[in-house]
Amino acid sequence: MVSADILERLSATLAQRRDADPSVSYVAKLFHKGTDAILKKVGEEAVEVVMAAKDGEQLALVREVADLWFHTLVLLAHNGLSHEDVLAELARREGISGIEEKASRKQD
Ligand SMILES: N=c1c2ncn([C@@H]3O[C@H](COP(=O)(O)OP(=O)(O)OP(=O)(O)O)[C@@H](O)[C@H]3O)c2ncn1[C@@H]1O[C@H](COP(=O)(O)O)[C@@H](O)[C@H]1O
Repeated sequence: MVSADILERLSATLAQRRDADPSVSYVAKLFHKGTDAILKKVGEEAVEVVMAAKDGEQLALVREVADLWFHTLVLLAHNGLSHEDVLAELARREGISGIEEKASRKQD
């Protein structure tokens, strides 16, 4: 089984890319282009996930979800956040029932 440590390593790499030369790194180039370019990639990858799911190709679906996860991690890093913030939110939700979750969301 692949370890979730990949998220830790990827997160560290993304942080390093903030100061990297945009000409030699895909991520550094995306950071350099800014928020709109990152959001465009997230939107494109989300659409590709939907198309892969509709096609019923499991390998394609996994690859497109990996692209989507990757680009959302770039988006989080660009906003000073990481996978840890999302995991903390999921853990918070695990501790409350569906009814409480709905009430909590309404208050946000
Ligand atoms: N996990 C990924 C990863 N997943 C997808 N991609 C890139 O995301 C892009 C996906 O976009 P598309 O499928 O639309 O392909 P494309 O047409 O080439 O994309 P565009 O150039 O049009 O944006 C491709 O260029 C992929 O190479 C990734 N690029 C990098 N990583 C990780 O990020 C690390 C740092 O990458 P660099 O910054 O390139 O060193 C790497 O070591 C990897 O671990």
